[in-house]
Amino acid sequence: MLELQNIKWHPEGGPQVLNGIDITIPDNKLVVITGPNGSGKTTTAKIIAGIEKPDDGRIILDGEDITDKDVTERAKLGISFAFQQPVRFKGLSVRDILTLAYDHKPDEKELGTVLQKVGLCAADYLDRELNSNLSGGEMKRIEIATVLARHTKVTVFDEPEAGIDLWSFSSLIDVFTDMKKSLNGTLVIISHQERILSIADEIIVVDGGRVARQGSSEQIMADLLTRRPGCENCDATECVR
Ligand SMILES: Nc1ncnc2c1ncn2[C@@H]1O[C@H](COP(=O)(O)OP(=O)(O)OP(=O)(O)O)[C@@H](O)[C@H]1O
Repeated sequence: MLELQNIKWHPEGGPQVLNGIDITIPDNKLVVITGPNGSGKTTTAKIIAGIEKPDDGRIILDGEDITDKDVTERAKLGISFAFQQPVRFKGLSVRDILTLAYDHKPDEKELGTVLQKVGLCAADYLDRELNSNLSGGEMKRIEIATVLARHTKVTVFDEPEAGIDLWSFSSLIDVFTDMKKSLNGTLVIISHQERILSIADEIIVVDGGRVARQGSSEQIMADLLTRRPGCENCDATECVR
């Protein structure tokens, strides 16, 4: 279980961005963090991965305080972060990046199976270079394949839908739905997309650097489709926000 307790953060010389984030992320669940633009979702993800250090508050993984651990130490503990725009590594092939992700030398069958899970054919992709010839959707799938190969405890995806066409988006949803069936760790997805929200076990709504709501997908979806975050206690008949 991953807990964020009263996390506060502001950039140097900038305004307060996180104002006391309290989140509990249970094991083996697909958790989606959503909320308005600029509400602090990516910053929260960076705090989980250790890319940013909180000014205040604690991060607890399976009972261990990991607040002071850096990105590398957290990666060793099984926390990984998939960027909004996957990083392209010129000179490395898909085979190289997947092989690096495993904790042993994978055979051809393993490599083929993991690519198949993300809808890519090994014969077409294993020896392709991770350069700009790969589309955004292909890069996203390869990145997800590396996450599957890594078997991490907590994986955070920042807006996996970003830059993806509708067709690829549909198959990405299938990939996440499949991953959910055999979850061996926790998936945290930051997203604005209704279809991703609808496959979540839990949804966390962040607004103004705080958690506005956390609950099951059914509980939160109904509310989100009718009200903006932060409007829960408002009785106005006309919305002015
Ligand atoms: N290093 C930084 N320096 C200055 N401001 C920052 C920095 N990092 C984040 N912010 C600001 O903090 C706020 C929250 O940013 P964040 O990226 O966490 O939002 P978000 O909820 O992920 O938004 P979006 O939905 O648009 O991706 C924004 O106003 C952003 O400009």
